[in-house]
Amino acid sequence: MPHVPHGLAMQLQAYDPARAAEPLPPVSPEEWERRAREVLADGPFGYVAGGAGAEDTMRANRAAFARRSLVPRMLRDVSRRDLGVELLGHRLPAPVVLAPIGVLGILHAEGELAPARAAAAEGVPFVLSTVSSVPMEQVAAAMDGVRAGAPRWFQLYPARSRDVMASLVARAERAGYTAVVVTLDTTMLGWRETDLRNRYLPFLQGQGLANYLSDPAFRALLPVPPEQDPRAAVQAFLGTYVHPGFSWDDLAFVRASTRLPLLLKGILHPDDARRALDAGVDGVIVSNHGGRQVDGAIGALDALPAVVEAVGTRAPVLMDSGIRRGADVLKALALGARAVGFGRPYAYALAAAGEAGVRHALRCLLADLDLALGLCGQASVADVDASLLA
Ligand SMILES: Cc1cc2nc3c(=O)[nH]c(=O)nc-3n(C[C@H](O)[C@H](O)[C@H](O)COP(=O)(O)O)c2cc1C
Ligand SMILES: CCCCCCC(=O)C(=O)O
Repeated sequence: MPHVPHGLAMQLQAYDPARAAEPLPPVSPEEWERRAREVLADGPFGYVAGGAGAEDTMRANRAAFARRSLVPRMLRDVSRRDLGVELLGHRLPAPVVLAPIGVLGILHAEGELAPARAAAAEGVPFVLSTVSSVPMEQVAAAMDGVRAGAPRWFQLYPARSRDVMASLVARAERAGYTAVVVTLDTTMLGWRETDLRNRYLPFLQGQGLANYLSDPAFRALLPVPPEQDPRAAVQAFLGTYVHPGFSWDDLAFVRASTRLPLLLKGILHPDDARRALDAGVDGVIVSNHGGRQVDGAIGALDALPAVVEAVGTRAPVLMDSGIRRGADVLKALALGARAVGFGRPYAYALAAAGEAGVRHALRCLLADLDLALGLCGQASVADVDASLLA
């Protein structure tokens, strides 16, 4: 298992006088966002940065972290620290995954290949979106090039065509993805005012369709190959992607279509979490999609405790939406999350500095987490619980 960067080592690197002439890459998510703003056109930048409606839920995500405080404990030996966690039968170097972010080709020429390689180098799972710019097999091969069997999960968007869903999942299994994450909160696109104002939706230009266009079951739905009629392919994609009818019955179909662990992303209500477990899923991800879907929805961290209570010891609960720094990860763990999804900050780092940027942003998060853990008097993330919170 790769060694997680020690917080102190990252600090010494930054403070090293011998490297004073080298430009220091951003060390905060806000700096990455500013850099991304400088290099991206309004459309792609707004697509990443924007949320639904008045963006109240985006703010609620951060407010939920700000409302909670850590209470550090002293005089405990924290000279050896362990960020590792057990998740779905695997030991991970840290309680962090790169959250699925679609259509990364709008941010960087390498698209998903760059963050996938960065994640592989750190041993952190990369969750590949259904709507990626690069087919899943190429992403898997790029990860294996860095580290054979580097951890990767496939995120599945519900589709009206069960054949397409089954085919995507079967391809993911063959390409070595070790879990399937079904995202439930985006069966239609939320009301995203920034994108509407910018008249920007990359899928309409055919971006983000690599998995679909390379899929035999999807291609079978088309009257002519997408190479001959790309616009018809986009229409067919929208026709199958938008699926407000997706139900527990459809989920049972997905469950039956794979032996891989299945996680449901977008759970906010404890009753949905209970039902998910009854339906045979292996984990839930508390998320409001970074405030991009239902404006006015509960902040993800606020939703976490009730879901954790409902799930109990039956399965791991993960969360995303608002994770920016090490202390955020600790707060989520203290409220019962097993791991968290890191989202927008890595997308900004990708736009500004490609693979190296994503890797650095990830290492900064882990270094910050390592220091926050130790300074709170905890030697292991596995021991973090609610007693760490005020
Ligand atoms: C530009 C963008 C695209 C996203 N695409 C997907 C996607 O394809 N599938 C998915 O499940 N979630 C997607 N998400 C949601 C993320 O997985 C995650 O829930 C969200 O980014 C968390 O919020 P945060 O980044 O503000 O922390 C996307 C988020 C952003 C910002
Ligand atoms: C019409 C396809 C929409 C995919 C949505 C990608 C995503 O999750 C997001 O933008 O958020």
